[in-house]
Amino acid sequence: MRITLQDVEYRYQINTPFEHLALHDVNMDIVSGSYTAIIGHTGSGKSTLLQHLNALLKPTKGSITIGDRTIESGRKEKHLRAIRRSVGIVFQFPEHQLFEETVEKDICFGPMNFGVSEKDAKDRARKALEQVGMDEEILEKSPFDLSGGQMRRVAIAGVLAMEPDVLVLDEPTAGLDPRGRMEIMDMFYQLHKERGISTILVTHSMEDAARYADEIIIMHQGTVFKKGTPFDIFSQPEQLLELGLDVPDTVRFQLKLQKELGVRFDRPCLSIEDLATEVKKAMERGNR
Ligand SMILES: Nc1ncnc2c1ncn2[C@@H]1O[C@H](COP(=O)(O)OP(=O)(O)OP(=O)(O)O)[C@@H](O)[C@H]1O
Repeated sequence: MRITLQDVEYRYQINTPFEHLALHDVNMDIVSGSYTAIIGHTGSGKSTLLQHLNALLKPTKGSITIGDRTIESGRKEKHLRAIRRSVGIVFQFPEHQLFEETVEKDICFGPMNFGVSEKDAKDRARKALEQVGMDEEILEKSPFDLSGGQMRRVAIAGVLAMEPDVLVLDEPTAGLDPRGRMEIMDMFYQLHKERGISTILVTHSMEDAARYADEIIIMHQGTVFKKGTPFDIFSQPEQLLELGLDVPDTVRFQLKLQKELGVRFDRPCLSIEDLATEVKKAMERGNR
């Protein structure tokens, strides 16, 4: 499902003394089946932007087209439910939204709210639990008896049970340990590859952006500063550092070698394996 934003502006508390321009002149085209990472400083507008992607917020100017439906400022939109069904958002700390007595009821809540029968919702709950790598024997447990990591997975299963075409992930691994982070990120990537789910990841992790995304969008002061492949984006690491953003550790290491030992690289390395190969080549060239 394709998502296009045209000249989007968003002002919080418009026409009040507290009015605040959070997004302006935002243009982007997220093609069907792609994996996009959105990065940017705190306050650059990432969360505001992602709430537009399933019409939780409507632009105060401009328009957003989600699949075959367009949301325009100042126009009443009748199809918000359909949009919300097809674009699933995993918010930061999604486990805070668990509320039912059992895991099964919690996962079934979303689908049943959108008209899926109880039987089908239960089938979906089993499938979604499997997708997040959990055993169905926890279906009867209270979500509040689970560990933090398990609660996170159950909350994600609740979003997957809606069978969305697009998944929007807002720092989905915040607060998890490195292993838990990697497992969750790999799980989303597998879903993206196997089921063709368009995935939009808001992250502060340059490693994740470099590893998973086809395209990276940098937000800065409420608008798109730059977009490109991870390779394009990390080809100019100084620009990112000047913006106060980070770069992957591999690129940081390249910069250090370049600065302190004069080692020249032709391109950014986005994995350890790639870095090892390029360091070896540079040493063979003898240009240190
Ligand atoms: N409810 C609100 N009312 C008024 N201003 C808001 C509101 N929510 C966010 N803002 C402001 O809008 C701007 C964009 O905020 P937003 O939360 O979208 O940024 P962000 O890039 O997601 O930041 P973070 O990385 O910290 O989540 C900021 O200046 C913020 O202070």
